[in-house]
Amino acid sequence: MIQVKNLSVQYPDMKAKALTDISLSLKKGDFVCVLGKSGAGKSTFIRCLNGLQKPTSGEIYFDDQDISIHSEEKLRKVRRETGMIFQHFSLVPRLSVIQNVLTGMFGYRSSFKNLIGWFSADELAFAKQVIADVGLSDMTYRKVEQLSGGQKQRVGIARALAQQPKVLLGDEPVASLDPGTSNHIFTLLTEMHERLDLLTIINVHDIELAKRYASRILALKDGKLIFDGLPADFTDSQYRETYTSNPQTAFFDAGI
Ligand SMILES: Nc1ncnc2c1ncn2[C@@H]1O[C@H](COP(=O)(O)OP(=O)(O)OP(=O)(O)O)[C@@H](O)[C@H]1O
Repeated sequence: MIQVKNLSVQYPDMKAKALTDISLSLKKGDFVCVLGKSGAGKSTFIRCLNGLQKPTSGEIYFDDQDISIHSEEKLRKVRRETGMIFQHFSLVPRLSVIQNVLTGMFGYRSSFKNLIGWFSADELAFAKQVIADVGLSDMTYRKVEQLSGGQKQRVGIARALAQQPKVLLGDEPVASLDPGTSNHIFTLLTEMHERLDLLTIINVHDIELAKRYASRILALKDGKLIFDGLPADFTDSQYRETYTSNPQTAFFDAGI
């Protein structure tokens, strides 16, 4: 479904590459957790997959379409078919749950309908259905600013599902949540992943969550892919390698 070939990203004014020569295939049904310490390149990788970040070199194929060649038409299709959830939710706080969820459908509608905020009965029914799927039916008309962090992330997931995505991407979606709520969110993500037969790719810091929920783990270190395999094969020594600093950068990692 997604093929990444020799992907490298170098930001301007940065000596080292954020990603170096990453090659892999991601297929429908994979529930992938991407591990790596801060600055390892996890967000850059996720952003490349939905076309938010342009590769410096290499190619990314989404359903056999090369999206590293940034044509607006291709990117629109990829973004429509890729739901995204974020650490800080990226919702509109003063709008209601259903208003936020309806924005997930914007990619399928005309700009005029989006501008005037008109939705058909079928669209409203579908939005209510995905809100029910994430367990928030009784909060459908409540303002998002009145919700807890876990509830906000459920709205984030409902908005992503309203897109009817093929791929679900998460950039540290539980980093702001307590351990119990993080587990609930991952349980929900697993249910949606299975029910909708998605490709799910989630950046996460918590190795326990990755081992419990992922079918496949990727580990990045200094922009390089150092592990790609089953959670059971991600050993303590691989964990140490992923999270231990190189002697050259340890100084900075320690905040000195
Ligand atoms: N817009 C940018 N401009 C310049 N450098 C950037 C930019 N975004 C990220 N970087 C650099 O690229 C490297 C990888 O960053 P990235 O955000 O992908 O890492 P990460 O693993 O997601 O980190 P974290 O877990 O802290 O979010 C880091 O060295 C970072 O400083």
